[in-house]
Order: sequence, then C-alpha cells, then structure tokens
Amino acid sequence: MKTKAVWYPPQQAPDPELAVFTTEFAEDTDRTGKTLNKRYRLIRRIGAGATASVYEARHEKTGARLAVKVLRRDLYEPLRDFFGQEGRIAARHNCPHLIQAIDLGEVRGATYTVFNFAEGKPLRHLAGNSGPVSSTPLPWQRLCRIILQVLEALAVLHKSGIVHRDLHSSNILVDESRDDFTVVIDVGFAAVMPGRRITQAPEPTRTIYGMHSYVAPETLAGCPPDPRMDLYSVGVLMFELLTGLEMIDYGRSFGKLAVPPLRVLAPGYDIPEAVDAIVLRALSDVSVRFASAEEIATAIRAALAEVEADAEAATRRRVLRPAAVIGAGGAIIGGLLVGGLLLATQPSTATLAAMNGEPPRRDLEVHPPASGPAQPQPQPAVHQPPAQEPELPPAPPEGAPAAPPPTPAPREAAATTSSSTSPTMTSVNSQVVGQQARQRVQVTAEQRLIRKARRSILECNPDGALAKAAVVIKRLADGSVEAKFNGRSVQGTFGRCVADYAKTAALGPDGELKFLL
Ligand SMILES: Nc1ncnc2c1ncn2[C@@H]1O[C@H](COP(=O)(O)OP(=O)(O)OP(=O)(O)O)[C@@H](O)[C@H]1O
Repeated sequence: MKTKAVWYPPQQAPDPELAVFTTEFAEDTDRTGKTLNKRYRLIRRIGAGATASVYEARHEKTGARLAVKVLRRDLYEPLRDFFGQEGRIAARHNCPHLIQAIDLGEVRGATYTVFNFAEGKPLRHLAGNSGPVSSTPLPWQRLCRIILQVLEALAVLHKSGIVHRDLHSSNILVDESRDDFTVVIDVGFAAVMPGRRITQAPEPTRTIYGMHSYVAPETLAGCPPDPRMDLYSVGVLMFELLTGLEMIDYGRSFGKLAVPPLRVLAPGYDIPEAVDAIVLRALSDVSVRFASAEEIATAIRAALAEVEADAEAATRRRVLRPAAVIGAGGAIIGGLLVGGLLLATQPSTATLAAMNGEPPRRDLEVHPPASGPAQPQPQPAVHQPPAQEPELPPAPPEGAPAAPPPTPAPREAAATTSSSTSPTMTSVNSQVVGQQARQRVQVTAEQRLIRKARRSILECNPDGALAKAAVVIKRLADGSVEAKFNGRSVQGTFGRCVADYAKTAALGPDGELKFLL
C-alpha cells in the first residue's frame, strides 16, 4: 500500500458565535525572593502569562530545583478552581515526558503548584528561532524523535481521560544536552472528559482556551473534548517545525484553507512522503484523523525505520562492492561497473511515468528555502473525507510483488472534491512498509543522485516557471554534463548556478537523471 500525502478538509464550521479574545492582563506581582510556606524559595521568574507566573525555585530543605506556578490573585474567581486542577492532573502519572507536579498549596490567597524543574528550551527555539513560530525547519528525523516523546506524554494523559488542549511549541521543553529529552508542560487548560472528573470545579463552558492555529476545527465548532483534538495540535507542531511556516488559523479561514504537501512547501529538506502523509492526516477532518497518540507514534516509527533500512542497505552495498572487486579481478570489475551504471541510469517508475506523458505535477508554487518563508496559498479543497472511518486495505501476502512507487499526484486530480477520487489513507501496517523499504532499496542509488541534484538546483532559486520543470541531466560524450529544463537549456544567473552544480554531478559515462523539480 502506498503512503500518500492527502489532506481531507475539516467538515465542521466554526461556531458562528465564536469571538476571539486576546487576554489583556495587568502586570502580576513578582514574588522573586519570597519563600512560600517556608518551603519553596522563589529564585527568579521564568514565565508570566494570563493565568499565572512561573518561578524557578529551591526546596529549602532538600535543595531540589523546582518550578513553582503561582496563579494570579486577580484571576477571574470561577476559573481559579478550574486552573487549580493542573496540579492534580500533573501529579497522577509516572511519565518522564509529562511534567510532574509534586505539591499544591495556598499562601495569602495565592494558589500555587510545585513541579519538578524541566531542563531545556521551548521546542520553537531549538533551531535558533526566537520568534513565535519556528522559521528554520528542523530536520525531520530529529523532529520525529521529539514528537514520539510528546506522543508518549499524550498517550498517558488520554488514557486517564484527559485532553491537554494547549499543546504548542512553547509548552514542550527539549533538553539538547540529554539527546533532545522532551517534556510536555502546562496542563493548565486540560479538560477531563466526562466521567473522569477529578475535581468538582465546574468546567468553563462555551469558552475555548488555546493558541489560535493549534486549536482543532471541531473544538471551534463546539464539540466536547476528545483526544483527537490534541492530535490535530501535533499535526500543527509538525507542520510548523518541518516547514518553518505558520499554520493558517483554521477558525479564521474556514472553507478557504487547503494544506499542501509539506515537501512542496519545504523543498530541499528531504521530508519523506510517509512523514508528509502523517502530518496531513493529523491535520485532516476528525473522521479521518489518527484515532490515538499510539497510532501516530506507530506511523512515525515506521517512517524512521524505513529510512534507516534504506541507509543500512546503501552502506552494505558500499562495503560489499569494493570487496567483490578486489577478490574477483578485472572481468568482474567490468560487470559491476555496467551493473552500477544500469542502476544509476534506470529512471524510477515515478520518473518514467512523469516523463512518459502522464500529466506533470501541478502542486503549489515551490518556494526554495533561500527565498524566505512562504505562506501556504489558499487552494480548493483537496478531498472530501469519507462518510465513515476509511478502512485500511489489507496488507499484501508475504512475498507478493511490491506496490509500484508513488506517482506524483496530478494537481487536477487532487483538486476534485467528491467521489471521483476515492481517498487513499496512510497505512501503518509494518508489513506494507517493509515491502516499500525493500522496493526502495533497488532505486536508492538513483534516488540519492536525484535528491542531491534537486536540492542543488533548488538552491539556485529557479523562477516560478522553472520551479516545476521536467529536468534531464546527462553526461555527454565529451565528458561534460548538460542540464535541460522542459527540454531547453537555461541561461543567466540560474543557468550559471546549474552549470556549477553540473560540474560536480556524480554521473557515470552516459549517465542520465530525469526528474520533476
Ligand atoms: N516545570 C517547569 N520546568 C521548567 N520551566 C518551566 C516549567 N513550567 C513552566 N516553565 C517555564 O515557564 C513558562 C510558562 O509556563 P506555563 O506555560 O506553564 O505558564 P502559563 O502561565 O500557563 O503560560 P502561558 O499563558 O504562556 O501558557 C514556560 O514557557 C517555561 O519556560
């Protein structure tokens, strides 16, 4: 089964009475230097928000490093109990990736919660980004490893009937000195699902908390808390950190939004289609979204394993070839060279399909990273979600021929909105992924060359017309390398830049690469 990156537009319109409030708040009293209940010495304030101030603190007796969150005294009275539940939620689990509360108290009318101190910096600051949104994409493998830890924390919350509701890139702390150890903080907006309530505090009704673009569409439509709402936020996190672009606020863009594949928005970052498919599915209508944190985690692990299998196979080939050559003499050298050449010049099925008259890909404008962050353009809806949960097709039997590699989806087909194109869902079946891994091994050498060529060409900043060109790169009889775009040579700055890359292209004699940019 192919892993296709498809986005299914959310079907629920935001509640028409939805009004957006940006909370204005007065400066909260800074309690730095104070000791709460003779126990917690507040060393410095590390955060001040709408509901609380957070301090780095020391336990007077044990010297333990802690974080103490003191609710604002002027907090709207009915909300005080609600936010007070954060400590109870954060104390009832044993997950290293979820912040743990160790005490609750009150001092002169101020309610406070004591947490273990989580080292690290907010996820959005990881790649040196200091703005509200990460503007430099994180390498996908690194991000996936961080997200797996976030999903572990979510799985624990969800099993206890709790929805976090405020997952965003500031509420995830990542410790680079400990191999990106990740902790999810701030369960202050969490909702406890009916039947699992742990306090009698009334849930604020008709009020939606959270960071605009991270809030799931069905939340804005007024649906009751559901773990899948957090999975939408995971999709937004991945989208923003993989592309360096801000996710469009669904509440303000209902009906106008389409989420294009991430590889189109962030060319040159080698985002595999499997990861693209995961993000688009997480951002899709709730009926087709992943059902649980574990389900996304399984899909992410499969994507990581697939790439690792590719890399291992490539290493094995690199190690095996010279040994065989040395052991068997000149005749085999000739054979291997021919074999290697065949491998390098054999276009993948996808390339062949595209080059053989199938409609070229008509994705969005391609924005090379060098030209600065691009904004996703409003597009027509891509697919309607199926009426019910789509069934995953059964895995092919062991030994069955591998499915053909994904063919670039023509935009025209992708833009049809109804039953004409039945949606294909991401399969998380490991057997199928295994098939894909085996099949990809056969084309890895060529894929690697194409990847490098694409990246180098995109770094030359092709203009809009060339950004989607069919490219042919060929070593000529005189040893030089020629690059043609839609059958034509290119001139000017772009042409010179491409020519510089061509001089370095690792193509054998008569070698040729064909691909869509
Ligand atoms: N346990 C912790 N360990 C280390 N730092 C923490 C911890 N808890 C919170 N912080 C720091 O304090 C900041 C504010 O924390 P938190 O998000 O919980 O407060 P908040 O008042 O709910 O903030 P906001 O309104 O911005 O969501 C965090 O961004 C983080 O940098």
